Amino acid sequence: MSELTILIKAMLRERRDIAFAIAGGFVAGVGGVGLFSASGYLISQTVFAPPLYTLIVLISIVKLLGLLRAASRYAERLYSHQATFSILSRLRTSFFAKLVPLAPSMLRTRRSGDLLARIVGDVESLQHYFLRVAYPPIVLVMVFLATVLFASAYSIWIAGLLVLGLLGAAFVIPAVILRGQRNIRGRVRLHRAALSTNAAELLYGFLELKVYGKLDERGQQLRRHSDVLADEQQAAGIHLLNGQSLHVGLTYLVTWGVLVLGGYLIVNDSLAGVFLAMLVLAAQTVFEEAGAMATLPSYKQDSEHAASRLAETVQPGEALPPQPEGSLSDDAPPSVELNGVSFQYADEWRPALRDIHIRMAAGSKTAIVGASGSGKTTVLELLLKLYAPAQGQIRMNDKPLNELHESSIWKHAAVVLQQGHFFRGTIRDNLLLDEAGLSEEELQVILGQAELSYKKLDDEVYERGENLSDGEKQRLALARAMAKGGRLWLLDEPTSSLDAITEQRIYRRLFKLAANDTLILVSHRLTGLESMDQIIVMDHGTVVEAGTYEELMDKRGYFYEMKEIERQLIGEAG
Ligand SMILES: Nc1ncnc2c1ncn2[C@@H]1O[C@H](COP(=O)(O)OP(=O)(O)OP(=O)(O)O)[C@@H](O)[C@H]1O
Repeated sequence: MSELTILIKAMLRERRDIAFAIAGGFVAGVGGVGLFSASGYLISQTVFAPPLYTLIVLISIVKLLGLLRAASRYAERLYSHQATFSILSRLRTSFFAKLVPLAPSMLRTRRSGDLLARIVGDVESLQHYFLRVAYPPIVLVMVFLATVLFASAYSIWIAGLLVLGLLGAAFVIPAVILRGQRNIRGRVRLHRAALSTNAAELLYGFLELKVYGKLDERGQQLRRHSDVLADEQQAAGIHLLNGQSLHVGLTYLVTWGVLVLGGYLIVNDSLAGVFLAMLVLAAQTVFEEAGAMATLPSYKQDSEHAASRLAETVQPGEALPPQPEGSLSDDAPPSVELNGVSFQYADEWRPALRDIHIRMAAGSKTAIVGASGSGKTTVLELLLKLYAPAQGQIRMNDKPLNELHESSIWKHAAVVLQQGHFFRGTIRDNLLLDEAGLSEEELQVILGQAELSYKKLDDEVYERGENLSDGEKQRLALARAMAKGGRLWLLDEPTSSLDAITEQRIYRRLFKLAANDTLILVSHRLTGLESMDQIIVMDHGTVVEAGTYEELMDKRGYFYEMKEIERQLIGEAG
């Protein structure tokens, strides 16, 4: 329930607005009861043809109470919503701060459609906790007590009947509603999650599903999920309406009870007849004010469920340790060293890296090659501190990575990931993810260096770069890294979709740009590696060979064989 604790803390920080909202709600409630009681009394008094000034006073009181009720209701709404939005914004910020360090591991293991819908929906449902759960009962009890006190001045029996009615409205009806709703609400949540997951998969996999002829099948599946959800939502709505009807039933029962009891008391001379209409209308109004109690259980359950799911999403077990203060020096390329590093992804049965030893001197150029799945990308991910090694140590500039703040590494790194993300906007928006302060001309030159000179900075980029070819995406990602720059270049197969000639042209410029920087290039292709200071060959999570191009070729080992196979393939293709 840690999110509920955060919510309650956030509520306490808005105590001024909450106090005003409660005061407004109380005055509006009491004003409403007073308004209708005064009207009832006025109607009864007219029967006795009172003097004109009595009627004038009574009518003025009714008018004034009407005004007071409207003004205080406005104040209540204003302050309660002001408090709600502040609470919500505190909640979002606090949740987001907890989520950020978990994002790398979480987004890989959870279904994104479900996760996004859940997080947004859950945070939104927490707003109901204050508006519909926490503060209405306080106002209700205050208004009720005032009404009971008022009624007791005329008849202790009628006051007793109101108390009985209050117990029914505050405890019995919510308990009845809660009993039936547990299962219905659970099913709604389940089907909503299934619908959003399926909708996300259909949208992301639209092309594949179309090409493989599965679009109709998936579409029907989605429609079925949507129908089931609509049915469950209807059942939940009917259940809620039943609860509200029960409350209206109770209102009429108590109002009739007051009427009958009042009649009996009048016959027995225990109550003056002129007060009967006043007490009946007071009873009816106070129960109408209590209508929020019928929907309270549903909101309460929803908010508590949302809170526990949010707490579960950011459970501390998944969190990375707090970031240390150390940072890399600004003006020198870093040396990088991996000493006996092993790593295993969560829930995987075999390690992705085993006992890795690599040393890269400051300013050196290293290529990491090897079969698919051999752990090349994982090495880069560890260097970026997206994960921490299970064993061994990584050092940059002889400082252990776990003493360096992750943002200090990111600040110095120019990174191209295998599947970079592209945002909806323009080429310029996608080039400048940070405020690099480059002029339009400089940006256009960078586009040229990445062989994208035919693109204009204002050209549109669709969501996830849908209107760019794979090669264009890679070149834009390279241009983005060039625009950012850095003393440590981490490039994960940045040119795998490019033809060899374009690749060589871009590499020439890139290596010139990074001439004095440390550069690590993960590559499937083995051409163009002659100038590298070091080539690391990986297989099944281990380093099987390391050395310069000549050393590895002379050795006639794994790299040599890979190179021979590549030569034969190129020869055959030629
Ligand atoms: N997020 C992840 N969760 C679980 N296992 C993963 C994850 N990412 C990679 N792996 C596994 O770790 C191993 C190494 O993966 P990695 O991506 O480092 O290989 P790679 O050499 O870069 O492959 P490729 O050349 O195909 O990109 C693989 O067996 C892969 O299945």
